[in-house]
Order: sequence, then structure tokens, then C-alpha cells
Amino acid sequence: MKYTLIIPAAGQGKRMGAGKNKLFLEMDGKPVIVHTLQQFDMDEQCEKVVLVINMEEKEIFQMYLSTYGIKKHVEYIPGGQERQESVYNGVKHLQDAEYVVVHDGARPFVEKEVTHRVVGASMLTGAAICAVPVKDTIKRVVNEVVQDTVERSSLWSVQTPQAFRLSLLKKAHEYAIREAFVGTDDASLVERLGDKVQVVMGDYYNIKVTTPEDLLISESFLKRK
Ligand SMILES: Nc1ccn([C@@H]2O[C@H](COP(=O)(O)OP(=O)(O)OP(=O)(O)O)[C@@H](O)[C@H]2O)c(=O)n1
Ligand SMILES: C[C@](O)(CO)[C@H](O)COP(=O)(O)O
Repeated sequence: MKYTLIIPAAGQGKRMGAGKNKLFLEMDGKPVIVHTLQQFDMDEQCEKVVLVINMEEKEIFQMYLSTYGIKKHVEYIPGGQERQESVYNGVKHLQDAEYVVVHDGARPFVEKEVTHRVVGASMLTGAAICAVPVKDTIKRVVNEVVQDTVERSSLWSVQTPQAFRLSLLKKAHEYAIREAFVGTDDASLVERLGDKVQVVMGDYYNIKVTTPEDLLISESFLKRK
């Protein structure tokens, strides 16, 4: 069940408001991106990491990976304006991989068990994602007025890792480019091809560090281990 990992890490962290890449912010004294990479460093199924970055930050990433002794083979490639473009740059960089995992650098609490669950499912259907049932009521709102309440029992909050047969993911990205479609996750591109995307249980701890509150939540999560 070997896989190649693409980690999009080229964002600007605008919603975090730190004025820098939020992946360099520290949780328990260690950068977010190091927490994430260490999770995969411990996974013997992960063959190599394609780290998609702002190349102006390459020396910072290299310093962190060296300081924290990341052992996995890491290849750096340039990101794009949107997350989707960053991931596609990673996809184009890969030639020999059969299955690929895409995981946000901003999700430092990924567990190996979840990754393996997603990879295993993707080998059956070609595409698989992890997600957790929504706990809040979700409403569609326009101009601060409720339009409708979305029936909750079929709503899931989608995470990464997302795993794909590489050929399918490449085809999905190329179709999205032709259609000028920008999705917020890679699975949505595969859905637009009409292909099945399998959902497996994720983990409520597998949050994406997006706004300042998430850093406080992350510090408390670190205490649970
Ligand atoms: N052009 C981009 C945008 C995002 N990402 C990465 O995709 C992941 C999820 O994106 P998000 O949480 O939105 O990160 P940012 O784009 O940095 O956040 P913001 O939208 O608040 O600027 C992050 O690891 C981020 O580094 C990326 O590689 N390339
Ligand atoms: C891919 C993702 O993490 C799934 O929930 C999410 O869509 C990324 O969104 P972002 O705005 O690029 O952080």
C-alpha cells in the first residue's frame, strides 16, 4: 500500500493574519509543518514527499526539515496562486507513482490509520477522502438572510488526506483547467468527471489550522497525547 505524498504548503495564511506562512507558526515550540511532516515520517508506507512551496521560502523549509531530522526523501516544487494549482504542480512532477495522497500542510494531526484507510479505499475506487459527520446545523445564507437549511444527516465535513490513482487525479485536474473550474478540494475535481469518490471516517482531531483560534485548539490537542 505504498504511496507518494503531495503536501500543498505554498499558502499565505491570510485568514490566520500572522503576516507570514502559517505553517511556520509554532505549536508547542515546533512549526505546524514539522508536526505534519513528522506524522508521515513515521509512516513506512509513505515513499516520498513532494512539498509544494513558495520557492522564496525554500531555505526556511530546508532549515526546519534539517533541524527536526525529517528522514523522508523530500522534493520541493513551486506552488501556484491557488491551492488547486499547487497540487497540480505536484501531480505534474510525479511520473512513476501509481497512488498519490494529497494532504494539507496545515493539518498537523493526521494519523497514520486514517491515511491508510484512505489509501486502501482509493485502491478500490480510484479516489477516496476522509471526512467526519457535521455536528452543527448548516444553512445557506444570502445577504445575511437564511435561504434554506441543509438536511444534516447526509452532510460530512471533508478533510485531507485524500488519495487517488495518479492517472485519475491528473485527468481531473486537466479537465478542471479546460473548464476553468476551481474547487476547494481535489475530490471535487474527480466528482466533476463523474467518477465515484469513496468516503472513509476521518478524525475530529484532524483540524486544518486556518484561523488564530485553531492554534489554541491545537495546543490543547497536543496535550492529549
Ligand atoms: N496557493 C496555495 C494555497 C494554499 N496552499 C496550501 O493548501 C493548504 C490548505 O490551504 P489553506 O488552509 O487555505 O492555507 P492558506 O491558503 O495559507 O490560508 P488562507 O486561505 O487563509 O490564505 C495549506 O497547507 C496551504 O499551505 C498551497 O499550497 N497553495
Ligand atoms: C482540502 C480541504 O482541506 C478539505 O476540507 C479544504 O477544502 C482546503 O480549503 P482551503 O481554503 O484551501 O484551506
